[in-house]
Amino acid sequence: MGKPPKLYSFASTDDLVPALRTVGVSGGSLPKTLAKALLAQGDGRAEDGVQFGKWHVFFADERCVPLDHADSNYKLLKDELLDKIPHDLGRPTVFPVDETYLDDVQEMADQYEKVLVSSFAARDSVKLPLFDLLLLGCGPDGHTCSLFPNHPLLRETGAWVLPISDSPKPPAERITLSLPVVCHALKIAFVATGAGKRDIMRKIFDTEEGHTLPCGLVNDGGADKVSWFTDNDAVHGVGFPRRGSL
Ligand SMILES: O=C1O[C@H](COP(=O)(O)O)[C@@H](O)[C@H](O)[C@H]1O
Repeated sequence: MGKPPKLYSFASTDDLVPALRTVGVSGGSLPKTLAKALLAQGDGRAEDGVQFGKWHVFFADERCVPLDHADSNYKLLKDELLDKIPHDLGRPTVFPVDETYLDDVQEMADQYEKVLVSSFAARDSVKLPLFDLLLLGCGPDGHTCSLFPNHPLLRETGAWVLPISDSPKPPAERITLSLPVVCHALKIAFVATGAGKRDIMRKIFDTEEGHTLPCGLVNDGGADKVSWFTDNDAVHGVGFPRRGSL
């Protein structure tokens, strides 16, 4: 096993948000926390130094629903962050999935992989796309992206983007980055907040079983590139050594 992951812990979500500055994103609870990190409270101004116009934003996973559907990770990011970015700060270039393929999850995965190939191949003519940063969530069962515990997709090494038709968390049909693509990123940051994440945090960090969960596999596969940003509610009772600040 390589170097262990770094586990940062802050007093609350509000205390941890200044630590998050750049992207490559999941859905779930993450976009809201990210928006708090990047948009100053109250006056709608962005924090100094955030150059949104330079960002290329891809989705670590997406559900097979229209982009304006309440379950869409794109819609979540749009509502929580993209639509709130002040105009003078530039617009990120965002790469949502192609809605044409909603009826065919394999085709949707293949098309999104083509998007990655055209965006990354020139910059990184190797076998895997190289994300500067992946900002990932952690489900209460230890899933991340749409990679679920004990699912055969965890063993897929060929494709960059994978279809899943039997997600245990609805909706059943989704696409997701593969585990090798996730672990290849330059930096991987998990964001997990709230008491609802406490049990899974203990399992991931303090048990052998945790190493077999998708989040644990990223911890081990991404080694010292992986950091966790949590609040005290999420890590209450976790024995793994924490850092109070960056
Ligand atoms: O279904 C999903 O869940 C995970 C975790 O979400 P959270 O609300 O428990 O933080 C999320 O990271 C993923 O993108 C999403 O599709």
